[in-house]
Amino acid sequence: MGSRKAWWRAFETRDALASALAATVADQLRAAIEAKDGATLAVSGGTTPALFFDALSHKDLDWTKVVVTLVDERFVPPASERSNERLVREKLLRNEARLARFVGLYSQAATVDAAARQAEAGIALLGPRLDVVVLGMGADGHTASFFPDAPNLDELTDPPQSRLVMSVDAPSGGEPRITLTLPLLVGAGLLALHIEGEAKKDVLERAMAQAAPRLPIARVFDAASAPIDIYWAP
Ligand SMILES: O=C(O)[C@H](O)[C@@H](O)[C@H](O)[C@H](O)COP(=O)(O)O
Repeated sequence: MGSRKAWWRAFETRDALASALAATVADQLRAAIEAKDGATLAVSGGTTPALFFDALSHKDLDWTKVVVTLVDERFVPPASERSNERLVREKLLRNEARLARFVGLYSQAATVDAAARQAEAGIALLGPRLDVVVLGMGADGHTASFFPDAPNLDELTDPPQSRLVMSVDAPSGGEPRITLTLPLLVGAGLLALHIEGEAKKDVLERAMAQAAPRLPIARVFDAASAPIDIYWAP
């Protein structure tokens, strides 16, 4: 705990990053399938993952044994342009990866909290540990839906938190959200952080240099027991 170690993997282009990250993730999924006949992968939404999703969707592995889920989701139906489920269905669950099973976080519940509890029941069935988690990061240092202004940020990022999935209603997040909590994310067999551009690199370097983990992304590094793989391209 508290090692704040990382492997920086810097690439000249975003395409090169996408193919390297896809190769690593595919290898990890194959290893999990080999070891226990099934694999789980949690991916982030937003704009960054599209090239990576495309590269991964072409990987040759037994996708029928892979469950794909989300690190976090906006509380909007899958038809919305803002839906991470929509992004994953359109960009990742195609080509070879069309055979994967998808477990989403959104449901048409009356409240975002009820939807989070429903999502938690589905996530709990995936087992105590995810095989692969790929995080993104915003320029404000948020990751997953751990926004700096989330009223429940301390709960979401509490290392002994027993909840696997929680709702978040942060002013900077736009709509309310549903997110996996910190212990589930940092317990993954492979934890990668995918960021692009100089601005995010600066934010991350500053976050990692902080003595106290103020920015949400720094809390992830502090809680991770193994070094996090940072995939970066300009
Ligand atoms: O649904 C989401 O918004 C995310 O999962 C979120 O944590 C994302 O990874 C960052 O906001 C980075 O987003 P961009 O890739 O769009 O910069």
